[in-house]
Amino acid sequence: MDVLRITGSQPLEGTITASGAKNACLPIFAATLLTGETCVIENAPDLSDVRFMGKLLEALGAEVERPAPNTWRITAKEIAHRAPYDLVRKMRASVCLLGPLVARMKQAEVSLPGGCVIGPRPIDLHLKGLSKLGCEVEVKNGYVFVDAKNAHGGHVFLGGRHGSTVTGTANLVMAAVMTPGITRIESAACEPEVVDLCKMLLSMGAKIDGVGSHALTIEGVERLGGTTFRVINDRIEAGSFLLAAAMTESNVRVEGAEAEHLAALLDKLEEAGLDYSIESADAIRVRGKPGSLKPVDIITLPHPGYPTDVQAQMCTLMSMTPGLSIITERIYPNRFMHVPELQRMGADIAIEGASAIIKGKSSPLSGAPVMASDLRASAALVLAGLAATGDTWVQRIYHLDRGYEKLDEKLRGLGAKVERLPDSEMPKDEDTAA
Ligand SMILES: CC(=O)N[C@H]1[C@@H](OP(=O)(O)OP(=O)(O)OC[C@H]2O[C@@H](n3ccc(=O)[nH]c3=O)[C@H](O)[C@@H]2O)O[C@H](CO)[C@@H](O)[C@@H]1O
Ligand SMILES: C=C(OP(=O)(O)O)C(=O)O
Repeated sequence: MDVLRITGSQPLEGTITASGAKNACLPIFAATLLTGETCVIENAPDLSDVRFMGKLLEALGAEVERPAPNTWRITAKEIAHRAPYDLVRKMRASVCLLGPLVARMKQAEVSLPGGCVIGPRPIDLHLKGLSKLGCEVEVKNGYVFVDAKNAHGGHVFLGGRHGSTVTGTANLVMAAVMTPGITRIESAACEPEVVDLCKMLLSMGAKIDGVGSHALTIEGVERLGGTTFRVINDRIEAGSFLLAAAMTESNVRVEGAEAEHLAALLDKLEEAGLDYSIESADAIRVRGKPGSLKPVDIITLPHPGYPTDVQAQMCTLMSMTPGLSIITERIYPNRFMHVPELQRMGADIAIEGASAIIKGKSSPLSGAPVMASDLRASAALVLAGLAATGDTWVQRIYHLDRGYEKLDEKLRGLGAKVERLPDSEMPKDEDTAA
């Protein structure tokens, strides 16, 4: 297994580019099952999750080619309707297969995805939505069985305790685009990744009104055709880069950063006093200055609110910004696995309920061996390492590789000292003992 060694406190400078969005690409890959014609997906990030989704489609019978590292050609002429546990358990987003299988095959057997360290991730809203479309839905032996032969349009309210559901909306839209009749989805998620999926479906011939809003109206069509579609850039990756520049007090241009998709984060960065400018529709420059930031309070919310997927990285920034900051998680109340690791680097953070109470320090964090627990926690630790004094060793970076394309290489392009090494290179306790 590899680890990252980050030698911190190096000034960063230059341009860094966000890749295609994982959370747009995964449901878009699933949507290729809606047609027997070829779909070409461009700007797909080179990530383990995306390669894995490619394998899943292949296991279902699709012909999957990758003519270039970020381009995939998928033709799902004849497919099966069963996605087994062995494959599905490895990636939560494989639940997105449910909608296309219902629409195309009129039946689906998809294993329930496994648990997740960021908290419970039920799919009751996905299943409620399918029932409202006249599907017979049964959960048995760890699988969801859907019989959709009598499916029809319907009226679905997708609001849950924490707002709407992103992959639930994706599933329902994909199920409805080829289900006879009109489907109306209220309280639909409107994350940019959901919008991107809808645009892809429109390009295949789907009829969807209200794209980008919380109310979608879908008229089922008999068939969809192939398409060539470019995935949007990753707003979470871009946001992580903006935060990296802020915490290392560096002058960095982030490309693939669409201000329109980053409004809540940019608003908070402005409130914190960060000097940044929007240089074009997809490029933002940060001009970090020593000691210029003040603490801000954050509450994570569904889009267009502050995204939970950049909460951990903001915790890192606030832990090195003098003053008191409170970060509250409204999407995943237990998503604070990064906190004990940041504490090992010297951060002063207490968890109370769904909030992190952060006493930001004026002295830098200090490098330490730390353990990544999930994707965004890993990113938060890498960023902490960039700003800390000394060496930070981040273990279990397979989490990072799920969602950040070549992060170490990209950061080296800005002058960061980041090396990917076999874990046997990590210093043993006796080497580091004082
Ligand atoms: C692959 C992908 O796109 N992943 C993203 C997606 O996950 P995902 O689509 O799984 O997240 P959801 O939007 O479904 O979940 C939001 C909240 O609703 C709850 N809920 C969800 C579904 C349901 O049927 N019942 C229910 O109660 C969840 O437990 C959570 O508290 O959106 C999350 C919220 O922006 C992001 O953190 C993930 O990165
Ligand atoms: C939680 C995330 O992903 P997933 O839903 O694939 O676990 C994420 O992208 O931060």
